Amino acid sequence: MKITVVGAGNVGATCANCIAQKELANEVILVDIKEGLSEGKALDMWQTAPINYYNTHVKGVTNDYAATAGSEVVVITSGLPRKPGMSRDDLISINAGIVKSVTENVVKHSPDAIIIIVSNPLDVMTYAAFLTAKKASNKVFGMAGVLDTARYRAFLAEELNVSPKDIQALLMGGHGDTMVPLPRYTTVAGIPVTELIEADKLEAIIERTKKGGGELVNLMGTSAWYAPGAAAAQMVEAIVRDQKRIFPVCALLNGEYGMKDIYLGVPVKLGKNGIEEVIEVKLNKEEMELLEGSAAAVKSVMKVLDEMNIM
Ligand SMILES: NC(=O)c1ccc[n+]([C@@H]2O[C@H](COP(=O)([O-])OP(=O)(O)OC[C@H]3O[C@@H](n4cnc5c(N)ncnc54)[C@H](O)[C@@H]3O)[C@@H](O)[C@H]2O)c1
Ligand SMILES: O=C(O)C[C@H](O)C(=O)O
Repeated sequence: MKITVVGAGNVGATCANCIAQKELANEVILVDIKEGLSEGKALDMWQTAPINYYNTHVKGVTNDYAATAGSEVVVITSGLPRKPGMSRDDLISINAGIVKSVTENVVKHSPDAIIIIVSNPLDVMTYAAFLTAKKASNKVFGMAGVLDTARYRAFLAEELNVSPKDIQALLMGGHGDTMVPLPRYTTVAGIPVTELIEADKLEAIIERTKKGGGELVNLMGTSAWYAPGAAAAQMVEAIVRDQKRIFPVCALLNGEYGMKDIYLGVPVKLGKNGIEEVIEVKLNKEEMELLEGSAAAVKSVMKVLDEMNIM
C-alpha cells in the first residue's frame, strides 16, 4: 500500500508524519516542487522510525510523480497558506492553478487513487480537483469538517473541563467563517451539550470555532498545521482501514440538502470506497438557512474560479 502526500510544507509534512506513525501504509511518498524540501523532511521523519517504532517508509521526491504511481490515497496540500489580514478565498488565484496541475499529475500516475484536497479555499479547490480528475465524486473530496469539528470539540472540552474524547459534534457547510456548527447535534457522552453549558457561552464557542483558522493565522503569521495534518491523516485511516467512520467531509452534493453541483461540508460515511454515503440529517428552518448562507458564500468563490477560465 502506497500513500502520497503532495506539498511538503507545514500541513503536508505533518500529515505524512501522522500517516507513518499510524503505519497506515508500507510507503508514504512526499512530493514538493521545492528542490530538496521533501527529501529532507522525509529523511528526518524516517529517522524517527527507530524511536517511535514504526515501519512505514517515508520517501521524499521533487516533482517526480512517477514515484507516486499506484498510490491508493493521495492527499493534496500544495499551495499558499494565508497571512494575517487575508481570507482563505484570497488564495484562489494562485492555488487553483497549483491544484489543477498537481491533480493532473496525480491522476496520470494513480488513476484509481482516492484524492483528498486540503489546499484553500477548500470547497472550491476540491471542486477544481473534481473537474480536473474527471472521476467519480466518491473518490474526490476535501478535508475541513474533521478539523473544524475538532476545534469546536476542543473548545467545548476546555470550557466544560471534560475529556475531548467524550465530545461528539457535527458541523456543516463551507470551510469559511460561514461554517455551521450544530449544537442540536452536539453531545457530551450522549448528554445534549445545551444541558451542560449556558447559551451565551455556547454561542461564544460557536463564534470562536467559525473563526478558528483566523485565530491561529493571527497568532502565528501563517496558518495551522498540527490539527489540519492530523485531520487529513484520520480521513486516510478511515479509508485504508475501511472503518466506515462518520465524518463531516467536503463532498459533492447531488440533491442532498436540496443542493446540486456544489462541494460543501456534510456528514458522510468514509470507507475503502471513499465516500460510501452522504448522510442527510434533519435540519430545522434556522439551521437550513445557515447552511444555505454558507453554500451561497462557496458559490461566490466558485464564480471566481469560473471567471479564471482555467478549468
Ligand atoms: N483544509 C483545511 O482545513 C486546511 C488547513 C490548513 C491549511 N490548509 C491549506 O493547505 C495549504 C498548505 O498549507 P501549509 O501551511 O502546508 O503551507 P506551506 O507553505 O507550509 O506548504 C505548502 C507547500 O506546497 C508546495 N507547493 C507549491 N506549489 C506546489 C506544486 N505545484 N507542487 C507541489 N508542491 C507545491 C510549496 O513548495 C510548499 O512547500 C494552504 O493552501 C492552506 O491554506 C487547509
Ligand atoms: O485558516 C486557514 O487559512 C487555514 C485552514 O483553513 C484552517 O482552518 O486552519
